[in-house]
This record gives sequence, structure tokens and C-alpha cells, in this order.
Amino acid sequence: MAVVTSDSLLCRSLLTNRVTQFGRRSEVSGAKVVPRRAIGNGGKVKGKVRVVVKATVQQIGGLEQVKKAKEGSGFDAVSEGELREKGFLGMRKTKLVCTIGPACCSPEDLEKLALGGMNVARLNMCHNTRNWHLDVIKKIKKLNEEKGFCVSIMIDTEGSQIHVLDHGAPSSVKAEEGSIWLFTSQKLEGHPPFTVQASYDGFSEGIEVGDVLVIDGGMASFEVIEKVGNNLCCQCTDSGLFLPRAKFSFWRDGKLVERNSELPTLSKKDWADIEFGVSEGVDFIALSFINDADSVRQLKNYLYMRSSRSTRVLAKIESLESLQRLEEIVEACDGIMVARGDLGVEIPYEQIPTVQEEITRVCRELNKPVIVASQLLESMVEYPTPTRAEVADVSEAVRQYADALMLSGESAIGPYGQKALSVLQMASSRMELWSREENRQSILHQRPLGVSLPDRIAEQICNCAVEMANNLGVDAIFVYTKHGQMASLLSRNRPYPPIFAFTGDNGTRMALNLQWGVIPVLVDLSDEEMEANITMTMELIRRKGMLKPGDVVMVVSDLAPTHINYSAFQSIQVKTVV
Ligand SMILES: Nc1ncnc2c1ncn2[C@@H]1O[C@H](COP(=O)(O)OP(=O)(O)OP(=O)(O)O)[C@@H](O)[C@H]1O
Ligand SMILES: CC(=O)C(=O)O
Ligand SMILES: [K+]
Ligand SMILES: [Mg+2]
Repeated sequence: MAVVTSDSLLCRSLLTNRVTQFGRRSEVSGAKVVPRRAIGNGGKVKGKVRVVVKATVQQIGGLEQVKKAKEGSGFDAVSEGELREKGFLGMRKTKLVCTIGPACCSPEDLEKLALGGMNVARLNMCHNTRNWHLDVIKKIKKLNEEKGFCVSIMIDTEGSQIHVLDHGAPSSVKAEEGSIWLFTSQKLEGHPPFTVQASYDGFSEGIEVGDVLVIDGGMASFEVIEKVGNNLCCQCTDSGLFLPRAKFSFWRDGKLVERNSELPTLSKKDWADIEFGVSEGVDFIALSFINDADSVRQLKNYLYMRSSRSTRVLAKIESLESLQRLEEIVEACDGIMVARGDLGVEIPYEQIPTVQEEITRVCRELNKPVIVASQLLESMVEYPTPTRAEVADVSEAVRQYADALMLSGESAIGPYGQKALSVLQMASSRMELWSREENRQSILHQRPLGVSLPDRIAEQICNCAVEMANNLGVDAIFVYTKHGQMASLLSRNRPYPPIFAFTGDNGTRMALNLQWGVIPVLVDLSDEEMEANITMTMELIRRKGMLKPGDVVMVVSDLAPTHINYSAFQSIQVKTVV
């Protein structure tokens, strides 16, 4: 068995080599042979950058690298099983994040979630002790090592926000219309009825009589009828429940009274949690309640100083301020979470759908992964089936090409976590298939990102590669990447075939777990011999019986062969398995 092509094809393609204007779209006629092109400015080959597009036929047996392609190396057990069962095109593209809580923290439950397709486990530092979280981290790492899973770990900081600290009951308390309540930041002895303790001393600063206090974005509403010192006396105007940690927002003349900037973005506790995450080698740190890009930069600088550069920083969009500074935050971070729960406290909930669409679009265009989170399958916290409206919401996020979907209470505290995960899995696969059949990918707009010529070339290569891959109907895209840049540029174009991202860097592998359509594979890559890397990885997949004669693989690479005097050497090759 060998991977195809003929040298004559290669020669022919070399003969048709011609120089084109930089930035022109590659013409793909549907033929499997694509002329090699050197791309330069104004018809000249530009300095130290070479781009090669070719179709080749080659024999892959007998190479030293083939021996290295040992069973099981770097390819996670779940993707392998999915590929066997469903073939390349059947592999799920949308990634799944599960919040880990008391309902799913045993090794058996974690294993079931991993088998069910959990790509990232989220630990919410608002809840439970650091030791509890440490125990979960250890269990996940053990599963990855011993059972061949590839589950990345995210910690989600508590952040600072005004919420209920104590309402005098372990679960919920009802507020009836007309009842009068005292809101205070003081701890009250014996907790008298109709009192609520707020989490922040300055919770009532700037608040006036007549303002409206809304609980959890609409769960209950109160009118401020008196202000005594820092305490607020309020009358319930819309009855509802106080849940533990219920959130406060104040409204005046139909507009939010903005307060978030008064609170520290990264509290002492957040820094201690971050320190914990860094020392335990978590893959993602998600920052709650950020208002601008400064806190993201601050954390990135800190990670740089700590030589913990493989930890990726995610910014959660859950305040009005962060929404107003969306682009600068997206540019500064490594990924975004649309935290619809708290966002719905700060903006009217009817705005959530359009805001979500806008955030996912900006993230894809700026090439940052985006997670859509909260209440996706909320009813499954209690019931074993989702509502039809919830399935529609999940499908809408997939249709918008979000990179990932997240479960919160559904997995953390609900008895049907695995079932909720399978609902996400099935609904996303279904919507992906529909999007592909409807050819929706072709209407994706890409804004140019790169500034330097090599970056612009990498971007164009990836845009063109995806267009070619879709037009040619290739089965898989292989990409070789150190930091994940090429893989994410391919993913940004949301191709039909899956992207196998081969990397020698474990941090890159774990980070790519969050990216749409990318299957990260850890392998030893040679800096010198790109062809050997290609041969080795094709053989790795073939020996597992997952590449069959007739399969067509597109290979995209940008690793620089050091013996060639070019600063970058990027190529697209199309290979057919014989
Ligand atoms: N580690 C944990 N230990 C105990 N309960 C947890 C844990 N993680 C989550 N939960 C429970 O699951 C629910 C949903 O989790 P989720 O992470 O969405 O939290 P949240 O409190 O709603 O806040 P946010 O997501 O805005 O930080 C929480 O309200 C909490 O009851
Ligand atoms: C996930 C989260 O923090 C929220 O939805 O508020
Ligand atoms: K949190
Ligand atoms: Mg939140």
C-alpha cells in the first residue's frame, strides 16, 4: 500500500510554474493537479518566502520515519473511534466543553464524558475548594495518560460581581409582590427574614431612590424606596426567586446603571486561583467579568514571566463594558466565551441572540476560537430530554460556526450530564451536515489579518487550501504546525474535511482542542525533512486502517526546513492513496 502520485505529475506541475500577483485567488478547476506557484509582489518572487502548490505521487514504504509511526502515538482514542465509525467527513467539527461538578467528578463519570466527546473540562473556581479542583485535574490527566484521551483543562475565575452572598436559606427564597426587603452588605446576626446580604460593600454606591433592582436578569424585580447609609430598602414589583449567588443589576429609565468598572477584574482570590492553575499546568484560564483588554494583557504578561506560555487566556464576554470593547478584547486574548448567563443580567435578554451572532462572527474573522455557553440545555438539569427550543438554540450556535458549545449545570449538578453531552453531539453533527450540504461555507466572509508578508501568505494559503479542499472533495487536510497558527487559519475557513493538525508541542495540541474541525495529533516532527513528516503521518493514519486506497489528502505545511535558506516555506500538496 502506498500513497500515490507520479513524479511526472510533479514535473508537469513544475513546468507550469508561473508567477502571479500576490493576493489573487487560486483558480481551482476541479482537476487534482494544481500548478506550483511562486507568489510575489508585482510578479517577482519576494525575498525569502517560497510557496509551493503541487500534486504528487510517491511511495511511502521503507523510510525510517515509517517505523516511528508506532501504534497509538499522539492520536486520541475518541477521534480514532469516531473516524473508524463515521469516516473522515462524519467527524464532528464543533467542540464540546463540560463543566465538572459534584455530579460528574468520579473517574468513571469523567471517563464517560471523555468517551462522549468532551474536548475540554471546565472547572468553575466560584464553587468548591481548590483541593477538590486539584483532584479533578489529576483524574483527567490520568485518563489522558492511561486511556489515550485528549481532554484539555480550563479553569474559570470567579471574578468580581455584585451578587447575593446570603439570603438566609440553603437553596432558594421567594419574594412576593409588594413585600419589602432590606439589601445590605453587612453580615446580620441570625439572619432576620426579608434581608439579603450583597457580596460587595459598595453595592449601593450611586444608586438612587426610584432605581430598579433586577435579580438574575429578570427572575425578580424591586424598586428602591429608601436608602439608609449603604443599605437599600426595596419593594418587590415583580415576584420571583432568589437563588444562591443570584446576580444584581440596577436600571434607571430603562438603561443599565453601569457599575462593573468599580470592581477589581482580577481579585486576590482570582490571582491565587490563576497561580494554582499555572502550577497544575491547566491549558486554559477563562477570565470572568473583564471590562477591557488590560486584564487579558496583564495575565498574558504574567504567564510569559512564569514561562507558562502554553497556557491560553480566554476572555468571557459577560458585561456591557466587555461588549463595548469586543474587538480589542478579542485581539488581546486567545479565545472568547459568550457567557450568556451573566450577559443576560447586563443586557436585555432579547438582545442575546444577535449579540451572540456578532461575537461569533468577530471571533471567526479575527481567528480566535469562541465558546457559546450557558443554558444550552438548561431543562436537562432536571429532565432527561431537552426542550425542542433548546435543540434549536444549540443548532443555531452550530449554524453560526461557533468553535465550541458548553454545558454548565447540565453536567456539573444534573443527573443527565452524559445524555446532555450526547444531545450536543447529535445536534451539532446534524447541523454540520446540513450546513455542508447547503454549501453555507462559501458565504463566509474573511477579513485580511496578516501584516507581514509571511503572515499574509500563510493566511492566503489557508484560504485557498480550504477552497481547493472543498472543490476537490478531499477527505482530510493534514497540517504541520508548531504554534497552531496554520491549523487555526484553516479552521477559520470552516472546511468540509477535518483538519488533522500534527504538532510536536503538547501545549499546541491541547489548545487546538478548542478549535472548530481540528483534530490535534502529537508526533515528533522533523524540522529538516518536511517530506518525511508527511510520509510518517500518512503512514501513521494508514497503518491504523483509516486511510484507504482512493482517499485524497491535502497537505498544508509551513515548517521551515533549516537547510533551505528561506525564512518560511509553505506548500499545499494533494496526495491520493493507492
Ligand atoms: N465545582 C463545583 N462544585 C459544586 N457545584 C458546582 C461546581 N461547579 C458548578 N457547580 C454548580 O453548577 C451550577 C452551574 O455551574 P456554572 O459553572 O454555570 O456556574 P454559575 O454559578 O452559574 O456561574 P458562572 O458560570 O457565571 O461562573 C452552579 O450554579 C453550581 O451550583
Ligand atoms: C458561563 C458564565 O460565566 C455565564 O454564562 O455567566
Ligand atoms: K466563573
Ligand atoms: Mg458568568
